Amino acid sequence: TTCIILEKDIVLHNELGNGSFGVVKKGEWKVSTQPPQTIPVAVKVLKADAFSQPGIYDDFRREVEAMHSLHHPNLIKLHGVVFHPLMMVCELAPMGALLDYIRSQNGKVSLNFISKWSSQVAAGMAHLEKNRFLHRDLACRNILLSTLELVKIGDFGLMRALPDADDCYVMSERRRVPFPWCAPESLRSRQFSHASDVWMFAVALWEMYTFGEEPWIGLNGSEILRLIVRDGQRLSAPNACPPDVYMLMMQCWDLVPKERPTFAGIQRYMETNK
Ligand SMILES: Nc1nccn2c1c(-c1ccc(Oc3ccccc3)cc1)nc2[C@H]1C[C@H](O)C1
Repeated sequence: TTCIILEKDIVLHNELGNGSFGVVKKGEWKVSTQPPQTIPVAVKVLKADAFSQPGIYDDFRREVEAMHSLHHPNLIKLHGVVFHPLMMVCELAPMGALLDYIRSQNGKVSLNFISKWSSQVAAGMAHLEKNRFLHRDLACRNILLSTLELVKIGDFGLMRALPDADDCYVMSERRRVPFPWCAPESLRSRQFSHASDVWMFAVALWEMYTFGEEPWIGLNGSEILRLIVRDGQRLSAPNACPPDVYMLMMQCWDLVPKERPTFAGIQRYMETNK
């Protein structure tokens, strides 16, 4: 079961950034082992308004149990939760969000790194897929850098754990909704699946190969949906993107969810095309 951590065992330090659903701070966790040891952690302090509706705690606890049971080198480890205030105590990724790193390099990111990061994200997502766990919000902002050689996916399942008040977070304006990353079926009828995670994965790849551009910049959800569904448009091939990677992206952006590759298939493809 999930480790319930006492507030007294967490020391909070500087802010690391604004993640989804709350602010993230660097912290230290005094683990009550013998002898007691202190480990560096990242603490996501969840916004109270996410817990407005009744029964949210039970849903949250169930989701956190599931998150806690997922272990993979390319997934941020959830150590436990503190209740009141609600905080998720997680593995620290010292180099922060991949998107911030890529943007800070002004287009000078080696394609070898991008290819390595892509296959690590595919491996982490294949682990979620194998465990029948949906991410629902995969994007470069939710991929974290432990080292330049190792990326980890964060926030998996959080969208489900903390649905918006009207539980269709995709349509709610209150939170920055990930329209440009969403599969059409998620935008249209809030359907989420491994196939919609695969769609989002390809958008995250597009972000990496454009060195951090915003997908469908300036367009709102309905304009994006029309371009994709009515006009058959897709994000254009980034200049730095190898042709076979763009072909993979286009397969992940198939309008028909079951025509898209699985993460198991994507991982195999990336292993062989290293
Ligand atoms: N773990 C981290 N290390 C360093 C910087 N970080 C981390 C997280 C972060 C992401 C997710 C999270 O909560 C989870 C993790 C796994 C599954 C569900 C929720 C906690 C911290 N967020 C950040 C920074 C990058 C973003 O701007 C705020």
